[in-house]
Amino acid sequence: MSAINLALPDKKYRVEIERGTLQNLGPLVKEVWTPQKVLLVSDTNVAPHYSQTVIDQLTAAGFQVTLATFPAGEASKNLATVQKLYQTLVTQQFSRSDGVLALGGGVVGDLAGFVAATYMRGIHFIQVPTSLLAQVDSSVGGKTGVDFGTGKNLVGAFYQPDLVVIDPDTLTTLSQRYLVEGYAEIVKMAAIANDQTFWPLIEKIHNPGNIQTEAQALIEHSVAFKAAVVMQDEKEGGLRQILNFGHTLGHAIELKANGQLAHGEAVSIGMVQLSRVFAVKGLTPEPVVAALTQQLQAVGLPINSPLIHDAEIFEQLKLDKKNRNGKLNLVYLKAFGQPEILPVATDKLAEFFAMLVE
Ligand SMILES: NC(=O)c1ccc[n+]([C@@H]2O[C@H](COP(=O)([O-])OP(=O)(O)OC[C@H]3O[C@@H](n4cnc5c(N)ncnc54)[C@H](O)[C@@H]3O)[C@@H](O)[C@H]2O)c1
Ligand SMILES: O=C(O)C(=O)C[C@@H](O)[C@H](O)[C@H](O)COP(=O)(O)O
Ligand SMILES: [Zn+2]
Repeated sequence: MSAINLALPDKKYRVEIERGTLQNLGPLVKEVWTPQKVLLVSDTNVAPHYSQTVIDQLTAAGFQVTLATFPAGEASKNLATVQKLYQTLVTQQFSRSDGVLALGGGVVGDLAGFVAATYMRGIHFIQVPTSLLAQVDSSVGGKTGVDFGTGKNLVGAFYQPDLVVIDPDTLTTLSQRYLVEGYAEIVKMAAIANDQTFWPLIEKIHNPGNIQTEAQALIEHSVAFKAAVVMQDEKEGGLRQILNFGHTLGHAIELKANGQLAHGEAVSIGMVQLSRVFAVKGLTPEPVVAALTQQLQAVGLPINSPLIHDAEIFEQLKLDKKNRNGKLNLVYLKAFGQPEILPVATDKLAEFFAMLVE
């Protein structure tokens, strides 16, 4: 078992990582919440596996639980779903002493977190992530939100949870595609982390089966690293932008793929294609690009897509949240463990990435 603590200017919370800990959820939640109403938010894939355990645990601990599920997938991550959840909260007369508990992947966590952040200007919130991506990345750090129009996570709020409970045993029901997708975010963190022990862990992964067997260590390393970054820069004023490595192109490709690419798959393509451009410019060493590519391909992650050649992608980049004063901050690797930021004028982006569309 391990616990990682986040101490932020306005909030402290714990991330519990332990196999089987879902069976002990009631007492864990009771440590941070007094018995109250809980809106348990999940999706149509996750709820059939785990919602009954969560309901039983919370009910035994004295909570009054209402389950709300929505269709699984990124297509649900929008204001229409948010509105349905607000309606449930209103109908059930939830107050500021009540809470929302997210049980699912990154879509459930981002969406339920946004509902908790905005209903009555903020009610209690707990994350119980069940996908690898959510366990290593999205459940920690307080980024919540939904997609809007043509933008990824365009509407959202920084809203930290009261507790994060990670049970790696839930990964046994996750499909291989989503296990591998979540691993892309782990590779991202290992590539940017100034931690001599992280990349060697990645080098032990040669196939998707290895991800499952090394899950506990991969989750612990990722959460510890992400927590450290978030504690230094909660609202992404500077340092936290490094967690967006690969996302500038990744988000644009993910949107263009219209549901055909999972977030982590798009980030994998984004990391490699951006690094190729930076290698040509002499800013990222070729061996770094080669090693990154090899580790991602080893588990079957995509590293390229015909969508990258679509010139419209540069329009999408203008909606990136790392855009400041007409310049887009691009995160690249000077070396493993040495992420750097290069601001590029948004009207020069097509020129900057010209080799991709050729
Ligand atoms: N807030 C953040 O910091 C942050 C970080 C990274 C990604 N994200 C967001 O997270 C989302 C991607 O997350 P994701 O990959 O978890 O997507 P997801 O929530 O859609 O989950 C992937 C699939 O796995 C299913 N699933 C999840 N857990 C399962 C389990 N234990 N057993 C069986 N099926 C299970 C889901 O129903 C879904 O079909 C994107 O919207 C992305 O933008 C947010
Ligand atoms: O926590 C962060 O900060 C991240 O950037 C983590 C990313 O993996 C994640 O996909 C995040 O939601 C992207 O943020 P956005 O601000 O570009 O929407
Ligand atoms: Zn991401």
